Amino acid sequence: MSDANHARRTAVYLLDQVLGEGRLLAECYAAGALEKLAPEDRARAQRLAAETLRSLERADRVLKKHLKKTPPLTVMNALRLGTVELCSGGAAHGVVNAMVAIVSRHRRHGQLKGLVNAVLRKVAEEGPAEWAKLRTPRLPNWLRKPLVQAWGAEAMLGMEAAHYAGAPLDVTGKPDADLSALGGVLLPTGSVRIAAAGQVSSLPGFEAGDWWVQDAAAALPARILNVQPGEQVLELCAAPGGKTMQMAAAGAKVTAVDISENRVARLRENLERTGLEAELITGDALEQTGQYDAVLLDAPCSATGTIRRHPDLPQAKDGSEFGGLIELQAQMLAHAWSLVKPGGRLMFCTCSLLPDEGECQVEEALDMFPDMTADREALNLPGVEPAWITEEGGLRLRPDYWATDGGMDGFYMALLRKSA
Ligand SMILES: C[S@@+](CC[C@H](N)C(=O)[O-])C[C@H]1O[C@@H](n2cnc3c(N)ncnc32)[C@H](O)[C@@H]1O
Repeated sequence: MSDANHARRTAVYLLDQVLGEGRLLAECYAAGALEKLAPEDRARAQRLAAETLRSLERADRVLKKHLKKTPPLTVMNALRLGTVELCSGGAAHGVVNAMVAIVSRHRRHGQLKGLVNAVLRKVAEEGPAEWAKLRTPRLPNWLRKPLVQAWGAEAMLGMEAAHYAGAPLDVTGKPDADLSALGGVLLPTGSVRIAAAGQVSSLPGFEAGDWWVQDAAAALPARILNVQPGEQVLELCAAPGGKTMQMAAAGAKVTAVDISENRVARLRENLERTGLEAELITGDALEQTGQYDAVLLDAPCSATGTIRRHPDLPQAKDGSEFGGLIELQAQMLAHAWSLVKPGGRLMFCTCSLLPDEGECQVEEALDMFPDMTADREALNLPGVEPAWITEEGGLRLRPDYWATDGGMDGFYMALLRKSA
């Protein structure tokens, strides 16, 4: 049976994990955080946690004047969640009572229920009018600084607006599938965009495997690589398989590698649902051998291009992983290049907004490998602005692009050709 307070309690737990332990929401879900909830409460807990993280700066501003000192984290998170609900149209009585009930059950901080009651009552009175006047939430400085340096202050504000707006649902269809029953909009790059999708698995064509969820930006690397029927293709870092399915659907013989057993299991499920075929390898990209017509490397990265859909990321992380990731990407790019046949091609991509994980990697690879050239022509696709093509010959996508049509994830990609 659905229980809104169970969903709220879980949302507070999720906020404690992200803001207190530095864990990503996906890690909490994989560890079973939603297991005891009814399906509709799962979706509700996820939505409440995501909305609160997206609006954290606003919630803290509204709460600041009602708090003499910051309460313990879990109480603060209950206040934040209550504030977000109250300021986005939640009924005062229901929200305040729910948050008081949640805090009163807490073993150590139950006595703070009076504070929660008093503060949220004030927020219910004054918060909603204040909310709309507050600025769009900004990224934390550890991430904002390098991004302002890379793209400028104005672009940063556009990206923050896109992060706050969240993402629509984009799907990629099999080449012969009729997706009209989805009621979405066909984007110029070929993806179908659905504004208010609801539960993905109940959408028409999901069970039949006619399509899969994939952001419009994430669908471009495989479109640009443009594999042909019968080509031998290697995908490194492939799970959960959006790009594998695109290439298998195009008729290529795809070998897909990923180091994570759980994620390979998801890739297998995705292939089964869509009836597509690929050879799957659970293993390290750096240990693969062979020679392929085409290689696609979707390297592990900061994932800073996906903040629209993962508002936990800037709050859980602090940038300390950047150095290791940048080094790993360089190693992977060099290794992937050794697996490309003479005359073949490599698609290098990352879902990052940091040039160190995109433009700089390709610039360095072009310097290092005399037989490598970046194919600019291949980037001329409908829906892709010529201004998005970079100096070294890659494609830079940002969440503030297509601003009035629902945006796109941040991504970088380059098609690298090997001389014959
Ligand atoms: C950006 S995700 C890949 C998304 C995927 N290409 C898609 O389109 O659905 C990066 C992946 O790299 C994998 N990974 C990380 N280190 C790896 C390694 N050393 N070898 C192979 N895969 C690795 C992760 O498990 C993760 O699934």
